[in-house]
Amino acid sequence: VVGGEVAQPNSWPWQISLQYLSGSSYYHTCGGSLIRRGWVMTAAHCVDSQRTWRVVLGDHNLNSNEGKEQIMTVSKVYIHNGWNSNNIAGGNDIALLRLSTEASLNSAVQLAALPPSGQILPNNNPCYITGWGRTQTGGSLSNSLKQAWLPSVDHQTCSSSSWWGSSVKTTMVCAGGGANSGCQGDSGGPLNCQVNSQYYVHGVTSFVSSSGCNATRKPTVFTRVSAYISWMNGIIG
Ligand SMILES: CC(C)C[C@H](NC(=O)C(F)(F)F)C(=O)N[C@@H](C)C(=O)Nc1ccc(C(F)(F)F)cc1
Repeated sequence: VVGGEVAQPNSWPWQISLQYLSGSSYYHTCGGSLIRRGWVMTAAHCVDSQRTWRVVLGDHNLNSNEGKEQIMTVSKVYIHNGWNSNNIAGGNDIALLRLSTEASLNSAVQLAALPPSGQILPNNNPCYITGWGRTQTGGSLSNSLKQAWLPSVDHQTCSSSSWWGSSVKTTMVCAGGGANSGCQGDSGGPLNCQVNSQYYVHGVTSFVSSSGCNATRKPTVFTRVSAYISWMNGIIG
């Protein structure tokens, strides 16, 4: 997350850290959202390589044990059939992870609220992006979870020629476009949007400009969760 601030610990209790095993250590690579006690929603581009994954729930500082973490292994990865790793602009950048054990819900670990199928946010809806991703273009990951104010940008604006043009599809949500943005390492994490005084996860962090995370008129682009509710229900049951 570029800009914004360190979040109050566990104030986004559905946010997870997706980590992969390398040698004898695990490394943060992406975010995600806990949507059922045994299921995590993340981005397809995070998991389209063969690795040993684990999910950390209830985390704040990645490098210290604060006692609220729950560490889960992943028993199965479900990547959307329409995902093409050679074409991020094609969309469908969404995946579900089946956890090997069910999470215990408490003040630090809660389920995300998902929007109704098909719901489209108005322009400039209040939203926050959260994640442990780079804090500057080309910078390093954040040790602590960050949040940044990132109001939605409607499709008409986001797909206009001086913005993202045709790289943005209606199955995506845009947010930001100014000094604040997502950045590498935030992938798969939530765009948390306030609707009727409750936060819903409307986006799965997908891409930013290759010329810089917070490039002007290149908002962070998210998979639109409300376009994939029936796909998720079909898998989860
Ligand atoms: C691994 C990538 C597929 C996704 C990666 N995602 C992110 O960094 C994050 F965290 F914002 F989600 C990204 O945007 N990386 C930048 C460096 C990038 O490649 N951006 C990008 C590339 C191509 C296009 C397109 F589709 F327009 F060709 C758009 C953005």
